[in-house]
Amino acid sequence: MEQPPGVDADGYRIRPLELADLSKGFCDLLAQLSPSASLTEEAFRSRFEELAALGANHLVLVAEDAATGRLAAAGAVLVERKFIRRCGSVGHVEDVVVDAASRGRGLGERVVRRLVEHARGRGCYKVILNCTPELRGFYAKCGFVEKNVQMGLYF
Ligand SMILES: CC(=O)SCCNC(=O)CCNC(=O)[C@H](O)C(C)(C)COP(=O)(O)OP(=O)(O)OC[C@H]1O[C@@H](n2cnc3c(N)ncnc32)[C@H](O)[C@@H]1OP(=O)(O)O
Repeated sequence: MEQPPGVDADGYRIRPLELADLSKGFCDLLAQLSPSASLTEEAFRSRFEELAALGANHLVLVAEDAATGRLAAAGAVLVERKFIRRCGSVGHVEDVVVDAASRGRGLGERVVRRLVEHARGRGCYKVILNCTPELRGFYAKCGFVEKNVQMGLYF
């Protein structure tokens, strides 16, 4: 079926997060990443504006089901400005999630590839991320290779 401009063959529109997305299931998606309470409109707006102030150095992408208006996936990339590598930049991919009902159709890979493209377009010399061992295969499909060790210190 022919889709409107910006909508892929599966009927998803991948685009930057908008304020209206709070009512399109953004919190339901985030809850599939990590147990988290729903955000109030005020908390969402405040964080949205804080991130918007970072301009193209922080991008949250969502995939909207063009037929229902609900969000089916999300992911973010942060561009870190460094002194090393001649003041180079590194992209950090974070919080990639596809709604359980939309998995296995290539949507996660499409979102990750768009985030990587964004980082590359901002001049990053690499893109990195942390994930569980079970996700090695998924990120390998997205073009990533295993490198180094992840360490964490939680408060
Ligand atoms: C940096 C981070 O954010 S890590 C956190 C990642 N997010 C989560 O764990 C949240 C829960 N999981 C999810 O949301 C989804 O399962 C995701 C995002 C991991 C994958 O999304 P999907 O849309 O289902 O993946 P998609 O269909 O694009 O898969 C692309 C390819 O990777 C493969 N793949 C997907 N998941 C896995 C997996 N867990 N292990 C191995 N291969 C996988 C698929 O089979 C597919 O391969 P193919 O092209 O040969 O068919």
